[in-house]
Amino acid sequence: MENRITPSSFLSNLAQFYNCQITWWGEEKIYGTVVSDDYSEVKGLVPDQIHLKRLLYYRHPLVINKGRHHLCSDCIEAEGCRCTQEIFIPVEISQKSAGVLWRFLGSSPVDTASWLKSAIDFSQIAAFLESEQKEHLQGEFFRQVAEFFGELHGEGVILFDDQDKIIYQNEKAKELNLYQRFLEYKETPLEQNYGKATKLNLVLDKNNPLPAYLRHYYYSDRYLGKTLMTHQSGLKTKNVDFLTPRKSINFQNIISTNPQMLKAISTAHIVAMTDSTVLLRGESGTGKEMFARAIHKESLRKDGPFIAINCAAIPENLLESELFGYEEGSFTGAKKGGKLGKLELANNGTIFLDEIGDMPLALQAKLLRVLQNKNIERVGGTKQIPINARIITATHRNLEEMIKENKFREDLFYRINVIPIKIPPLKERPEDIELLLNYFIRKYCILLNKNFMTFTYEAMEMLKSYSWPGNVRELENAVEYSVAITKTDEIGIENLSNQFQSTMAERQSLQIMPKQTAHEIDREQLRSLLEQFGQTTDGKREIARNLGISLATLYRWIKKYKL
Ligand SMILES: Nc1ncnc2c1ncn2[C@@H]1O[C@H](COP(=O)(O)OP(=O)(O)OP(=O)(O)O)[C@@H](O)[C@H]1O
Repeated sequence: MENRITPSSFLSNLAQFYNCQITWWGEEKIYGTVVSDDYSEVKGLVPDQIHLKRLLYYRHPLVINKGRHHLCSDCIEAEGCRCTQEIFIPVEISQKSAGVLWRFLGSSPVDTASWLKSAIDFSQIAAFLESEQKEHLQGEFFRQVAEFFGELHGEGVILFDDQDKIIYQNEKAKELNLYQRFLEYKETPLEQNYGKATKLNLVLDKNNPLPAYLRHYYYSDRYLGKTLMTHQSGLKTKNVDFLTPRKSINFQNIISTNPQMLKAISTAHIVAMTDSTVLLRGESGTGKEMFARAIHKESLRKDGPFIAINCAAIPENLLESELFGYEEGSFTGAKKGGKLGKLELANNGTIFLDEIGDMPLALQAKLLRVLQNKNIERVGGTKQIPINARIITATHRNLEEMIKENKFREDLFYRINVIPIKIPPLKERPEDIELLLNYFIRKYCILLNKNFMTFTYEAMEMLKSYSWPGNVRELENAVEYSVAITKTDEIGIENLSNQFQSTMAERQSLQIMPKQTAHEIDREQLRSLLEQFGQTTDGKREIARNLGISLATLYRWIKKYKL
């Protein structure tokens, strides 16, 4: 389609805007490298494909400071390397590598953090466009970019089409009366300027200037429209959580590649549209509440309330009135006018009963009646109040065992267990650990306004071999802690929280550190490894990784053994 903007055309605009080099890669080959006009430092430096492949192994953004990153110690190109810092942001489409944003830096100082944050998020937009909106038209594309950009930087944004008609303006632009100020602008003629932005000194009021940038967009040579964006904050990135936009959870926020998890997500997705009662089962911290929220968000009740109540966290004597509400004067201390219960509050929405296994037996009977009759009676009341709430329950307990011990009502179990969904603990889905670590590192670098960080190889290995009894919650907390206390771009073992330090001590005492096994390898073993993994750089890298040694050491051994 002629007027479709591809991610790569968009990225070339981005390269101009952020004054950098961007490399676009797909299907194992480099499609193109775009370099902004002013970016002279490393102009023409085409990334080496072996290097690219090696970086792509990480599947997450990396900031590599020359000589300080562990990748440099392995790098066969290290000696002739021309950059002081390299920023690498892979873009994945349907979990396949599709491209990278790649920035080499020479010696000039730049605001890496804000560049990175913007670039990462733009790359997500590009990926989104490619994957979901094959026939994306210019208006919608620009609208999304502008909305995103405005939110990212807290600036006013207006989009014009190729006929200079406004197709979108954000709230901030309206607030600043930006369009009017633009119409009043007379200083210099506004020529279409390929790639570069024109700076305009608009006037907010008598004493206040309103700097803004006007940028024209093209696809091939076709003029598509322009954006006008204020520049009040100097393009500092706002501290917003991009990962959970508008604070609502949907299924995309549940990160996993584990087949069982994907099955659970797909079941939840399918049943979301029905009104069936769902029972979520899984250990604490596995994401049961996230599932409940996502089901609500995808259901026809999404505009109604989502009310959560944790049956284990509320004292037994209060739980009943919390759930069912009470009438005025029903007990000492009852509020004047009575109080609505959570079930009533959830009317036309969803109620999430967390830790249902901890509900006292008497209340279980009362809840069963709600499920059967679809109405409630407040504490101290006599009236039957009709309730229209979807019920989602969750527990980490073995309800079948509890039934045998007469601690849970069998009839209630059958009522709530209409759609059971099991969420596996993290130790049963080791492939998710690295994925989640990278997801949360990005989240917390943004939230804590830090430069982008990565884990060192050793730290990553340690985190991957940990059993995570507290599941994703524990992992998220661990990442937050490490990001908060780390002052460099890399999180090493010394920056992990205490539980990992003790794991490390145990390992050392057991002498199973991978580096120690590495010394035991002889010529014959190395030869058979080379046969197994192959003589390619990737094969050797894999061997080095398995042995816990650097690639450089492996090359030394190969030389020494004359292999
Ligand atoms: N797959 C996931 N992807 C992203 N974040 C997750 C995932 N699973 C859990 N989390 C995060 O982990 C934390 C705990 O999740 P949640 O509260 O949903 O777990 P839970 O099973 O309901 O725990 P509990 O039973 O202790 O209430 C939350 O901060 C949530 O955002």
